[in-house]
Amino acid sequence: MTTIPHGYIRAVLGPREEVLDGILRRSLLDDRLPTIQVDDNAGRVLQLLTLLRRPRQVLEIGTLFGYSTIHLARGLPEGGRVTTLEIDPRAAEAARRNLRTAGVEDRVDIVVGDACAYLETVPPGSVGLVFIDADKKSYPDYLRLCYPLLEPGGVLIADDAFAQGDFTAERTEGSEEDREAKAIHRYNRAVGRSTRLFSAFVGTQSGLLVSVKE
Ligand SMILES: C[S@@+](CC[C@H](N)C(=O)[O-])C[C@H]1O[C@@H](n2cnc3c(N)ncnc32)[C@H](O)[C@@H]1O
Repeated sequence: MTTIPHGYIRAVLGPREEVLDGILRRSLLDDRLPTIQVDDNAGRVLQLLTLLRRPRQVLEIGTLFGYSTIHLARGLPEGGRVTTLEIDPRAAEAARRNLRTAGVEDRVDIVVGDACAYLETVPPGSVGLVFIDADKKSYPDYLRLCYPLLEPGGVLIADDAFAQGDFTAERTEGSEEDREAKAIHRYNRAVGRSTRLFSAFVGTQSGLLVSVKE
């Protein structure tokens, strides 16, 4: 598979904004949070899909330090909101600071705790766009819980859809990576089989699987 070099993306679409560069430096170098945020092009795809769908309510599962959240919030229409779910209070605190730095804190609610417990409290049909990017083994659960929350025409996006390039099942049976890859493939197949979702892969670094609810 051909992967597009970051340098080419930047040369064509422009360099990363200074404010985003500062947020990455502070979060990765000073806070030492893990480098598992979406890549810049995936961030652009999230912003683009939000701009196209114009959701009143976005739900994000897995905030980390808020890098993807910033892109989602930037794509919102007037009055739209992002609710983002994060289990790690330290990451949530960094996200709060970063959202402020990016000037989008007034459009975002951060909920600290386990995503599944929160998802069970959300009214059905009330969400215009869902972005799934938390623990991989829970992807099938996130699909089960999020599908009813989406309004008709709502958009469902999952990150890491390429399962770190693991398409061949050449991994140690029963390992952590094995269980994560299996859960992602289970999610991908369930979405792909659904007659109520229309889906396509988007070739970002980790792969997005984007679906629309009919
Ligand atoms: C890949 S990172 C999210 C990256 C972020 N979406 C971005 O691109 O900037 C996954 C995050 O999900 C969080 N997480 C893991 N399990 C969770 C759960 N059960 N509920 C809520 N958040 C969870 C982790 O703490 C981690 O910060």
